[in-house]
Parts: sequence; C-alpha cells; structure tokens
Amino acid sequence: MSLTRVVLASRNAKKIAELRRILAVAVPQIEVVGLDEVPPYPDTVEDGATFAENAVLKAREAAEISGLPAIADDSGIAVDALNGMPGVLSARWAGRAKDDEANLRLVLEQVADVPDTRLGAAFVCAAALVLPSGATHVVEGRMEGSLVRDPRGTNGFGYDPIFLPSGSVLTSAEMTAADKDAISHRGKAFRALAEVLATTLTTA
Ligand SMILES: O=P(O)(O)OP(=O)(O)OP(=O)(O)OC[C@H]1O[C@@H](n2cnc3c(O)ncnc32)[C@H](O)[C@@H]1O
Ligand SMILES: [Mg+2]
Repeated sequence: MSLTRVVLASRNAKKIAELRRILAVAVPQIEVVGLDEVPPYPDTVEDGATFAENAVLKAREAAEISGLPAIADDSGIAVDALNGMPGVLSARWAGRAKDDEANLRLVLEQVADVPDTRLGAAFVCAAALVLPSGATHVVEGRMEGSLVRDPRGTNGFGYDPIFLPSGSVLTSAEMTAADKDAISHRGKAFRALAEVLATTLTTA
C-alpha cells in the first residue's frame, strides 16, 4: 500500500514533533512531508483574526507551493483574565523573537495582580487541511486549565511550564508526551482532522 504524502506546514520543531507523534497514531496511512522537502518559501504571514484563519493560511500556502495536500496547526493560549489574549499572538507575545521564556514571563507579569481563583486559561489549536484543489477543512481542539505562577517542567514547549490542565497536578511541561497528547488541544484537533484525512484522501 503506498502512503499518501501530506505536507506539514509548520516551522516549529517542537510542535512538529508533537504533530508527527499524534498523526502516526491517528492516521498511519499518510506520509508526513516536512517543509524542508518542498521548495523553500518565506514564512506565511499569520495575519488572520482567528486560529482557524491562520491555520488555513499556512496550509493553503504549503498546498499551493508543493501541489500536495497540506496540513497546518495554529495554536496558542487564551488567558481569561487577559480577555483571551495572547490568543493568536501567543508565539510573539513578548516581541518578534518568538522567545518562549520571555513570552511566559510577560504573561506572568500581566496576571501578577489577578487572584489565584481567576487564573483560568485554555490552550486552543486549529488544525487545517487544504487539498491541491483548494478544498479546505478546519477543526478545533481545546484544553482547559489554569496558570501557575512558578514555571515547572521541561517537556513540551511554549507556555507548558505555566499551564496546569484541569484535573492534573502536573503542568503540561511535567507530563509525558503521551499524557499530554491524550488531552491536549493539539491531540484533540488532529485526531478530529485525522478522520477527515482518512475519508478525504482515500476517496480522492
Ligand atoms: O506557525 P508555526 O510555524 O507552526 O509555528 P509557531 O510556533 O509560530 O506556531 P503558532 O503560530 O501556532 O503559535 C503558537 C504559539 O502558541 C504557544 N503554544 C501553542 N501550543 C502550545 C503547547 O502545546 N504548549 C505550549 N505552548 C503552546 C507557543 O508559544 C507557540 O509558539
Ligand atoms: Mg506561527
């Protein structure tokens, strides 16, 4: 059986590792092709107002350039006390450098005066599939939880050291990869997208 090749339109190595892991389990009939295997192109401008819009922008550009079906993830953390911010601005919250440590430090500063009882937050992930025909599918996943003021753990990436998933005593940076994938926004979104991939690509 030949595997269907699908481009993964992400330039974040740690996110890519999570996605490859989730997809290998959820949709083994695809071969995930990295952006290093398609003609080079500049970073997609992520100027959408929503995670879904940005995920579609990234997948569409990769599909156009490669001529292959493409998938993309746009994700971030939405903090209740910050009215849902950093949201789509999560990757660059502390500036253009995309510095995970600086980003989470800035969020912690911004919630310094917020009572512990109002530290609710959620990770959100939009997963998009764009076919060479332009046909587009997008689904979303969420992981609810709250912020902790002292970062803990070295697994994962981004805001994981300050995020306590609901019902967990471990931050998402203290969890094993498999435990994070089982409950994460990304796991949920891409397991849902896997169902779309399985039907769309086998009937194409
Ligand atoms: O756009 P690509 O190339 O995929 O890579 P990126 O890092 O720029 O990705 P996004 O634009 O989707 O921004 C997502 C940011 O949100 C944060 N984030 C998303 N998912 C996360 C997770 O599972 N754990 C911790 N932080 C996460 C983290 O800071 C990411 O850089
Ligand atoms: Mg990005």
